Amino acid sequence: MIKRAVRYFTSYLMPYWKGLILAATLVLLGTYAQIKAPLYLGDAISGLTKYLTASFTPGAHASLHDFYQALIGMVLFYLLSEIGLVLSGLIISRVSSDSVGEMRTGLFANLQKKTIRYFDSHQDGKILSLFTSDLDNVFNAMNSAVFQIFSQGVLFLGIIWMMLEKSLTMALVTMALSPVAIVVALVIVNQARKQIEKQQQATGDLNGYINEQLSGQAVLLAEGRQEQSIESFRPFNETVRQASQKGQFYSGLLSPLMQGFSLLNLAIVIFFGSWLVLHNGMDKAAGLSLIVVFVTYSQQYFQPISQLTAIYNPLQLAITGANRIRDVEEMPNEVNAGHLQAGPLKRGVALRHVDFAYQEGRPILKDVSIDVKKGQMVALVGPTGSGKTTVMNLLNRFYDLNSGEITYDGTPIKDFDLESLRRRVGIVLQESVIFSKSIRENIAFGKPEATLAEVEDAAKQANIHDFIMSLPDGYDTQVTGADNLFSTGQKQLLSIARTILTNPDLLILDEATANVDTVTEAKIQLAMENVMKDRTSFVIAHRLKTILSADQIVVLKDGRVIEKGTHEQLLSEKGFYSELYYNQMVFD
Ligand SMILES: Nc1ncnc2c1ncn2[C@@H]1O[C@H](COP(=O)(O)OP(=O)(O)OP(=O)(O)O)[C@@H](O)[C@H]1O
Repeated sequence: MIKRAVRYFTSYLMPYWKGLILAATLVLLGTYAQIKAPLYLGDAISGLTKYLTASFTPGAHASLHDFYQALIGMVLFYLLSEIGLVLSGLIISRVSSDSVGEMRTGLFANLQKKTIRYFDSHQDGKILSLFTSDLDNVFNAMNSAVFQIFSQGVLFLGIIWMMLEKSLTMALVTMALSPVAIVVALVIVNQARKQIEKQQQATGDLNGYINEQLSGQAVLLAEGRQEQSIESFRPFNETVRQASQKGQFYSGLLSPLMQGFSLLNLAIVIFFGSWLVLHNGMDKAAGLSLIVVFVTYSQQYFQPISQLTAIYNPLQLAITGANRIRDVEEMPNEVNAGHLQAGPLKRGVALRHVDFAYQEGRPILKDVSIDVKKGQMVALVGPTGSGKTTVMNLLNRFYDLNSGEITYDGTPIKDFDLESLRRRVGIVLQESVIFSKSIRENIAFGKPEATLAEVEDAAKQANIHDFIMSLPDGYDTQVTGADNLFSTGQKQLLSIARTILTNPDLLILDEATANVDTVTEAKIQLAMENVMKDRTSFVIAHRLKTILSADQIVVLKDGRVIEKGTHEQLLSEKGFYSELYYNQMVFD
């Protein structure tokens, strides 16, 4: 899991290797300066002690030269360390925001290649959270955690090296407490991680609940269930609150505890340092300098321990995030193995003995055969769940068949290049999709190069031109997701205009069942007649008028074609269709 995440990170970081090497060099320089500076502090103290001793010794020459020199050295080294660390931080934040930007584009581009099956089986919220929480976690880790591991790791090793160089005994004294501190830090971090996991789980459940309630707001209002909705919200929220409180408690504990260890260590270092100086008969200046140097190191020494343990959790989140993104990227893309270019339809489209299941073991379409000749209209009718939409999904190759074949002018559709096939097929869905663009761009969505005259002509055929012209900005009116500029019926008209403009050879139309006023209904009827004129079409028909005008009616039930023929033929067969017709039942 870690390897996989590391491979993901490195693939995006590799292009920035120059910047990363520069940042690493600056970190090394800065850290070197940071661990070298205390030695100058020690020299300054030694210089000052010598000066003070000489001042009180008659006849001795007292000079502050060494003191000033060491002080300047110390300031310069601290300054150098700051410059190195600030500059490397700048480079790292640039590299991480650039590479996470590329990860975002990579993920989005990858999603565009996924199959409809993927989108059907993953909630929108989950997909969106890849871009928000997962990529955010990756960014945080790249921006701080990875940088911290390197810089704090170097600092930690550097301090140990410097201490060992200076005095082995004092180095061991300074490090004596660290095993305890590390164990305590790991226990706390582990507890915090458990709480963070609980918090994430609880937040996911809470978001799911909010999502469901908001999307069902109309039903909630209609049934007067707002109070119950708020009541059910509370336990979800309470779980999030408790988990985040505990998580914060444990995360917040780390820093003060490490501070405590650092102070305790300070006392130990001063105590043993003084003991060493007093019992070893060390020179006063050298002894004081040694104590001051180790006091500084003992304080610096706990910083990497607390920082390195604190980044464990963000790092863990980033690894999980990177793996989730990789899971998506490694899922099968839409297969486009066909190389034939689909030309204008000449003869017709046919489904032959088609079997299909969305999930293994649960067949949806069974031995479905339908023939439609060029220019004909087939009306698919049948009870809800009988598989009408599924036939539509297969015609456009949203899914591949389990067995049988669908042919376009006699050639199996899987042999065509997908894009060329889909250019020949137009779809009008029941639920029309309107994008946050101008009306003109919305209509020209499938043919962006269309002229305004072409767009207007399509809108006229779809009976929506007059409405568009009644808007202050006409075709330039911007549609945003938030406003309800169009009614359901008008949205479908706009979607019909969009399809008319692309002039598809094969039309798949899911007739809207939404209740619209009679005027809009008549407009939709007329628009549908216009879009179907001289075109080969499959219509999931709900209105009797549409069914009556079909060249062929195909009745689906439980995924099988049970009847096929014209209205008159089916009535004379006195089967399922005629039963429905005479009982005046609706075909949906
Ligand atoms: N993406 C999917 N994944 C799994 N099963 C699905 C999927 N889409 C549809 N189904 C199942 O396939 C069956 C047929 O559904 P389909 O939407 O084709 O019926 P339909 O005749 O169009 O119904 P309706 O008139 O209600 O739209 C249903 O049992 C449905 O649950």
